[in-house]
Amino acid sequence: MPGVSSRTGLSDTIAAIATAPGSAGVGIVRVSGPGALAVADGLFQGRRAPSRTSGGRFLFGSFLDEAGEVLDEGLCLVFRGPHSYTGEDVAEFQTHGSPAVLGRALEAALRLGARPARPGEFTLRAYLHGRLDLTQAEAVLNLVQAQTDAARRQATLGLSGALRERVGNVTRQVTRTLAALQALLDYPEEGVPEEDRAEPLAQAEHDLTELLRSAHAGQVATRGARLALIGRPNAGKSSLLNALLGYERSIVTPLPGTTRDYLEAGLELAGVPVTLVDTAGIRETGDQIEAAGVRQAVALAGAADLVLVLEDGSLPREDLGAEVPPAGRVLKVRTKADLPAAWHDPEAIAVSAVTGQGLSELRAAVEAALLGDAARGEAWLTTERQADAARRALGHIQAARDLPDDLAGYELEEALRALAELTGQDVQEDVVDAVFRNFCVGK
Ligand SMILES: Nc1nc2c(c(=O)[nH]1)N(C=O)[C@@H](CNc1ccc(C(=O)N[C@@H](CCC(=O)O)C(=O)O)cc1)CN2
Ligand SMILES: Nc1nc2c(ncn2[C@@H]2O[C@H](COP(=O)(O)OP(=O)(O)OP(=O)(O)O)[C@@H](O)[C@H]2O)c(=O)[nH]1
Ligand SMILES: [Mg+2]
Repeated sequence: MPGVSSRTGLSDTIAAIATAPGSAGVGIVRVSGPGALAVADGLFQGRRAPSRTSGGRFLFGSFLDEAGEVLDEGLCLVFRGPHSYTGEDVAEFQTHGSPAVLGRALEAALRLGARPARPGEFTLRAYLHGRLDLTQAEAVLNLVQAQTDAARRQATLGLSGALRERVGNVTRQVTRTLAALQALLDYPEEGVPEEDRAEPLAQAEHDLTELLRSAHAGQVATRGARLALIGRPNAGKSSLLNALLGYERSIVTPLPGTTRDYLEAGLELAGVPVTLVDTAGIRETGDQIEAAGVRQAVALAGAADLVLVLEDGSLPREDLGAEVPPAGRVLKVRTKADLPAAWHDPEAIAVSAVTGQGLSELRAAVEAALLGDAARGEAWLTTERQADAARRALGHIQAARDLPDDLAGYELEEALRALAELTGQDVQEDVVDAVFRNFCVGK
């Protein structure tokens, strides 16, 4: 079991509203910890006292405040540790979903001895009780925040333990190599066969490389991507943005320099939440406002996950006159493909905002650039924390490969440490705190 942090002692009973703020059909107050069933007995009155009910049951009855006034009627769910989400005794109160009812029910739970839960504290407890590893806890966070199907799919996979398993396979191979090296040190005359030393290590390196290939896609699928459209004035940036969106979001005129301030619009592409950013046309200008817009355009391109560099296909090509981001983050686009082409470039995708020509090709190219060749259907690395630990593990494995047997062991132990950090088996308290800080209260 991971070390229990002093600030997050497990002897408290915690309570929070688990459902979103605002009115809804049903709302939930959740209580977890050693006193959860006592809180339930004080707050809920039904045919039977919650503390006298076996786990996995629900009761119908009334919620009462300390004066005995009925706050609402609803359900009380009883879970007995370790058979609950957190692994502790849990009571859930399912009320009518009004902020007034939920507020009073929470207040009553606090009066009965619970304290307000911190962000992510229910899931933190599930982790501390070994019911989830850190990759699964991060998947819960991603699942709660998922806005698109790609995000949901990755989070569900992670929650199922699929990522933990991929990491576990690597750990097993490294452990096997380490055991072989140990045997060699203990019985040097026997020697270690290749299949015990080099092969598992090569397999670990291969699996980890494959896993790291998914890191970009995993983060893009989870938190979305920013896509900046840049180019010279009149290149057709605003028109293309509108065409991709399917509505007139950005002003289009025949005058160069129409877009000055940047604007953003969201859409979903291959299940990925994408923010399109329209920018001012890049050119030398004496107009202070426009010049500020141009500087902004260059900065926005620098900060985007992917940049579409648009060039008017009906006019002779001219240099953009600005720093373009590195090739891996750029797609070249030849616009106005409905007009006679003034130039050709096999690398540029030809599109027309007027006829819609080339738009599906462009979408496919964007999808490929964002998700790359990460294996579909597999669990991906979805956070920078995970990617960082995986990178360090790979570095140590690669270092071990090229070292003599007696020195390789140290690197492999470091690799195991990084892998244990990835899954949260061996991790600093501040790293755990950072993961759970991002949760909402009630999760
Ligand atoms: N009302 C409600 N809905 C919810 C949750 C919840 O806590 N409450 N969840 C949470 O946020 C998610 C479900 N996660 C859960 C995971 C495990 C257990 C649980 O009690 N597991 C026990 C018993 C299993 C069984 O009866 O078969 C166990 O694993 O031992 C409950 C919820 C989504 N929906
Ligand atoms: N024929 C044709 N004209 C287009 C196409 N796309 C844009 N245009 C025209 O090109 C002109 C400029 O289009 P915009 O979309 O405003 O260009 P922009 O790059 O946003 O320009 P600035 O905001 O000034 O930087 C307008 O007159 C559009 O109608 C296209 O695909 N085909
Ligand atoms: Mg524009």
